Amino acid sequence: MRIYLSGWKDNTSMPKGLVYEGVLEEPMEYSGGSAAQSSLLHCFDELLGIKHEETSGEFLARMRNYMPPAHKQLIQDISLQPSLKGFVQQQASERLNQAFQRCVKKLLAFRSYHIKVVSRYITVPAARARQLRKQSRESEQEMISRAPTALEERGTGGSGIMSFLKTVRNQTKYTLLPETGKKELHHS
Ligand code: HEM
Repeated sequence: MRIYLSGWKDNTSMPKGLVYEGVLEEPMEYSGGSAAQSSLLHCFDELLGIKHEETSGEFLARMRNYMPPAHKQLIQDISLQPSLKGFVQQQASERLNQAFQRCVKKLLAFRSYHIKVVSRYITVPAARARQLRKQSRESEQEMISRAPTALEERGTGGSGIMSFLKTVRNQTKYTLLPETGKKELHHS
């Protein structure tokens, strides 16, 4: 099961990829399953105008090749529309600014919470497993699962999962509008 999660691209244990016998003689390289292949967050990013940093952006863009073609097309179509953020800023409406800010802040909150989940279920167990392997005798080492460490080391375009997720979260933050602190005036 683990191999389907880690995939056979950027995987040090399968550096050349995998030969699909009877299909092609050349080995193929494909990433494992990832929630980054889900189209929803890509749609939000394009709609809100979140610009990803180069390395994490490349990984996320590559993940679009694992989506149904119509989903990938929809994301592309959204990205080609005029900028929503630009429109919001042109209107100079405090209510509209606040609505845009709320959307970005919700996405930011999701990404921050997700980092905590990944830390709890991958980073912390991986560190614990590494520590146990260091302390144990050779015979016991085999018994200690390598699963969390393998998940932690999986390929996200060359960066570790935590730095990848934090970069993606920070780029989301940079999309927030500058806070004006002004309140909209209501005339009765
Ligand atoms: C125990 C639960 C989870 C773990 C351990 C986990 C782990 C990870 C990891 C390691 C990545 C980095 C990319 C990769 O290696 O594929 C990632 C990315 C991602 N995950 Fe999760 N994840 C969990 C739950 C979720 C849930 C519940 C969602 C959505 C509701 C989600 C959505 C995403 C998205 C959208 C990305 C791409 C990065 C981004 O756009 O922010 N994950 N996840």
